[in-house]
Amino acid sequence: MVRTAVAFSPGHISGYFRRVEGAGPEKTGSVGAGVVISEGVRSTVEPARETSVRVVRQGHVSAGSPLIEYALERLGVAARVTTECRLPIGAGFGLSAAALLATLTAVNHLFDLGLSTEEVAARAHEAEVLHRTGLGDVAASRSGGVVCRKGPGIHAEITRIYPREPLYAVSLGALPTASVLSSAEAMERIAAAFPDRCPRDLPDFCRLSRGFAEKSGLIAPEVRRVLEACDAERVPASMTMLGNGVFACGGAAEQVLSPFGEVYTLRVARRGAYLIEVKP
Ligand SMILES: Nc1ncnc2c1ncn2[C@@H]1O[C@H](COP(=O)(O)OP(=O)(O)O)[C@@H](O)[C@H]1O
Ligand SMILES: CC(C)(COP(=O)(O)O)[C@@H](O)C(=O)O
Repeated sequence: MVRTAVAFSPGHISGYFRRVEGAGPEKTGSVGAGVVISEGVRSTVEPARETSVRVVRQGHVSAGSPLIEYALERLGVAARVTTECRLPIGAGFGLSAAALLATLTAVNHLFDLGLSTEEVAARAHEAEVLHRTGLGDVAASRSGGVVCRKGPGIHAEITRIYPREPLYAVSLGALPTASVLSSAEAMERIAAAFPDRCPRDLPDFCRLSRGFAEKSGLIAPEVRRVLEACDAERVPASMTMLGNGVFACGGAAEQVLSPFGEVYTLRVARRGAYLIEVKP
């Protein structure tokens, strides 16, 4: 029987952020706030002569993930990797970071690399920053909660609160993170829109995020239509950063979002990436 390791990492919806440029990827990242969510990525790995990645979502399989291939090469290992997720990729659910954290957690155990969880996160963060697929998602998804990141990278001070009520989200499509992070103009608008405080609770998080989204200039017309429907019913809502999607909180949110697509009911995650099993 082939030795196999399986791990899971929660995703993360960023509500507002500001890029922080440091000397090297370790000190580069973002400050901001988001919600670590119960949905994420499950990764199954087994040793192989060459690395290959299969990405499975709703019965659809695609091949390759430059991000994961890079991270495994840096570790000097080769594995057959299968990632599985329910949420859409590239839609602002932090799945690139979750895929990295889940895969590296599994690989660490599969090959007995002896990396600490901090070292696993450092390598995932480096891959994210270099590929421009995220800035703060790895730091957030190392643990659970509604997070407020006060510095860049995985060693920064982060506060976490754990509300029990769910968050609801719909996706209207992808918004490649790299396209926004590579635009100097977008980065300037984003920096100017940043609300300089942490959220008190989930509704406060939604409101602070909405103020940021409005000022950032990132709201596409189809996202605007969903936000207007939420406003009409007084449902606090904002845009998933960075994706063409909306998250909303409160009892009425599910019904208001449902005409616009599949509504995901998301719990605030209680913990970060973890190993599920190693066999045999
Ligand atoms: N579940 C996954 N499995 C493997 N690679 C993934 C996964 N999710 C994202 N990625 C990688 O990250 C890239 C998308 O990054 P990004 O736009 O930041 O997505 P997200 O908003 O979901 O984090 C994909 O092209 C892919 O290379
Ligand atoms: C907003 C983003 C830069 C990207 O998030 P995603 O598109 O989910 O990968 C995030 O990493 C952050 O720093 O807050």
